[in-house]
Amino acid sequence: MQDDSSSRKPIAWSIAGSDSGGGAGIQADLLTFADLGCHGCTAITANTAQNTMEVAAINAVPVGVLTSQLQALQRDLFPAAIKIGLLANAEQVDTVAEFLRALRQIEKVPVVYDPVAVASSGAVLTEGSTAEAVIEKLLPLCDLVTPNLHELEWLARAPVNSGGQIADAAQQLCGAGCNAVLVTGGHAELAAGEIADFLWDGYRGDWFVGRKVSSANNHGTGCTLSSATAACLALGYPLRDACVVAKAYVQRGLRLGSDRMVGAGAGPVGHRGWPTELEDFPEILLPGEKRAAAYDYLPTASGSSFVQGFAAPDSVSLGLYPVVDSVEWLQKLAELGVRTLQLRIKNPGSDLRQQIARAVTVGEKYDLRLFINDYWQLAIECGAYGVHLGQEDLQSADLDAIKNAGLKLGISTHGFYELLRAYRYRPSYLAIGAIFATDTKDMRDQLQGTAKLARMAALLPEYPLVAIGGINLERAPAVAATGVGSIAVVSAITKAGDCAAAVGEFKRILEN
Ligand SMILES: Cc1ncc(COP(=O)(O)OP(=O)(O)O)c(N)n1
Ligand SMILES: Cc1nc(C(=O)O)sc1CCOP(=O)(O)O
Ligand SMILES: [Mg+2]
Repeated sequence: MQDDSSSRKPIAWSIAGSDSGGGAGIQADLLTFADLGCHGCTAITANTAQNTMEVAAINAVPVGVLTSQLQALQRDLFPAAIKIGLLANAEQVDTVAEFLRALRQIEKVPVVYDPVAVASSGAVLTEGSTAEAVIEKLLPLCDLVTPNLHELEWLARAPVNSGGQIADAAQQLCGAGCNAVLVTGGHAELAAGEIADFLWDGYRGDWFVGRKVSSANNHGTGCTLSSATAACLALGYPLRDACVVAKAYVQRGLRLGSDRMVGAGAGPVGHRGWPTELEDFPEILLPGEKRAAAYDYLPTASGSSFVQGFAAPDSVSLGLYPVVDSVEWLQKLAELGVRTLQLRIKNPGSDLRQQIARAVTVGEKYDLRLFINDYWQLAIECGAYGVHLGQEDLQSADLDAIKNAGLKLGISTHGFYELLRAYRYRPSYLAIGAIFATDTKDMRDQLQGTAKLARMAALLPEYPLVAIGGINLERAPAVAATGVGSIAVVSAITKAGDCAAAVGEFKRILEN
């Protein structure tokens, strides 16, 4: 992925207004792009006259001036993602929409639109007919739209007062043609002390819940959130990962920038570098937990109840973790001194229960940390050490039963969003994959790379983390350097010419 393999910075464009006060618009976007590792380019739509107290003038640029900026950028600095902010009138909306339509025929560049229409101060920033032009011409070209509550009402043409109404209005906007909507919750506090954003991606809704930070320096949070999302998309992150990292970036800016006074009014949100601390990342609300009621976020009929806190393994570092498909492999690897192992049978025969029971016996004999993949009921019945579940399994497995039986639980994750979501359950370990391409399983759309793995691992330095996917002896040192305490492998062990030598070398790398 871009984030790992290229030394060139991805290019992100901001098509937005200049804020002479330096807190929002183009100025906030450029600081954000730079902080998150992108080269920022700009096409200015308006030269606003602002300070921390007021919006004195908008000063829209003529569409010819806007077009010449866009064309110059297209000729030499083709974008990996585009953020759009203030469009001052319907003519500008038409111009940008027409330009994007042509650009996206060359390459489908992700577009994030922050529908800046009303400043936090209440100042109206666009001319009257802009909303119609946006809905008809621009939304169908957007991958993500990031309204705050006022802007959601402006576009949905309806008052929005509750979690349910936010979800309905977001779906309505998606119906107008954009791929996804992230409603920012800075203007509402649906649960005391919490500021939550709602993401609708056309299929599924998610609440990202952050702690409320009381800060006078909150000017530019909407611009910063949308440009941070665009930056993460430019880095190659999938939408949900981009949204949670962007929210964490804003949260960090609010937290660390809260005491730096600039001007006499609302000062700019801080731009304080890549979010490295878990406290800035949102909690992913899970259906079935009590607090979800405040957001009208109801459990699905098939969903299991929310359970947290699974038994901790005896070490944060689980070491070399081969994933194998037979009891014979377990026995062989146990004899070579491997302590963490998984039985992963993908084509079970009629003797599945017997195999799991035999595996458990081997596990007890060698004092293994032995995880059974998928078959959590049989794992409980056979008294296994632990089970490993994928994201989809979390909807159907009886987590209560697994916890009450005292089994350890490992959960697969693929990116920031899934990591944060799985962490809510406080499982025994969290697996992160696929780090590299692999022939063992089709993970093409979920490759993380070591740079992103390191950023995820930094959030949970004291937690048992396992890296998996395409890891071999050559790549293992770079994976171990990210701070994960365990490396899970299939083919690097099962297809090794000399299995004992491979085990020894992996152990040496991990112990170093
Ligand atoms: C350690 C570890 N990490 C991830 C996986 C993948 O599990 P899952 O997502 O359940 O997919 P399948 O293995 O069932 O194909 C794993 N098995 N082990
Ligand atoms: C089973 C599996 N799960 C993955 C995930 O990312 O969840 S990657 C993977 C395959 C790991 O095999 P190998 O070591 O041969 O690449
Ligand atoms: Mg599985």
